[in-house]
Amino acid sequence: MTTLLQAEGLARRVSTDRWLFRGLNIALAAGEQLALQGASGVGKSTLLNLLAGLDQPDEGRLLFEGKDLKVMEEDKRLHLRRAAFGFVFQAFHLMPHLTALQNVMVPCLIGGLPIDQAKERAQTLLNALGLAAAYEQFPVVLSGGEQQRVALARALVHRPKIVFADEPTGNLDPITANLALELLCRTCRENNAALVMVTHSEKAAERLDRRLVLTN
Ligand SMILES: Nc1ncnc2c1ncn2[C@@H]1O[C@H](COP(=O)(O)OP(=O)(O)OP(=O)(O)O)[C@@H](O)[C@H]1O
Repeated sequence: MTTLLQAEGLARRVSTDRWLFRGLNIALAAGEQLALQGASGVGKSTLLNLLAGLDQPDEGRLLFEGKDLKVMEEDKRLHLRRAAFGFVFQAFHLMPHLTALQNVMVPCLIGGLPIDQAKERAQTLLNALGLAAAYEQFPVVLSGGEQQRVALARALVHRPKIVFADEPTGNLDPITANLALELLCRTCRENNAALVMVTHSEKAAERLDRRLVLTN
């Protein structure tokens, strides 16, 4: 199996004498699904952000398809992140001036997909997530759970090689959470996309291939 994402000796220091983690090695193959678990405040979101290249580690390096993200030119890194990465943040980060449908279409349009294809893909995902009636709604009128599902659709729509998700079902009732998780895992498997998911749910973690439990 080829390694898609490799973290070597990753460390995050939060004060002079406090490290959240240090010397962390992770290798993730294409299509592999990893759950990040551990108590609140242990550093899961911090690690996810480092793995996604959204933040720089205090030590160590991150390779994507064998290339060190840090030494990559900025425009190449940006292009890679847009094309190959999908994100579901805890705070959703939807664009307030765009409708739900437009928000989901954005990654496809940035990637150069024709507008009708982007629309079709976005609609298919929104429908699967029970949001067929919300296409034209702006984020401000959507509930937390609805926004979270729009964010999930946006993370998958451009068929990234890897999806980073921070508690992607945290705001959903058990039935909707199950539906969203099912869609996330299935879509990643269909596209041979890797998945790194922070979760407090044992049931959610059990669906994935591997788990990494952070402790103090
Ligand atoms: N740059 C930083 N400077 C200082 N402290 C930080 C920094 N980044 C993270 N921390 C601290 O590190 C700890 C881990 O935070 P993080 O959000 O990664 O935890 P978590 O495991 O995801 O928690 P939760 O499950 O509650 O979301 C927290 O105490 C946070 O305040």
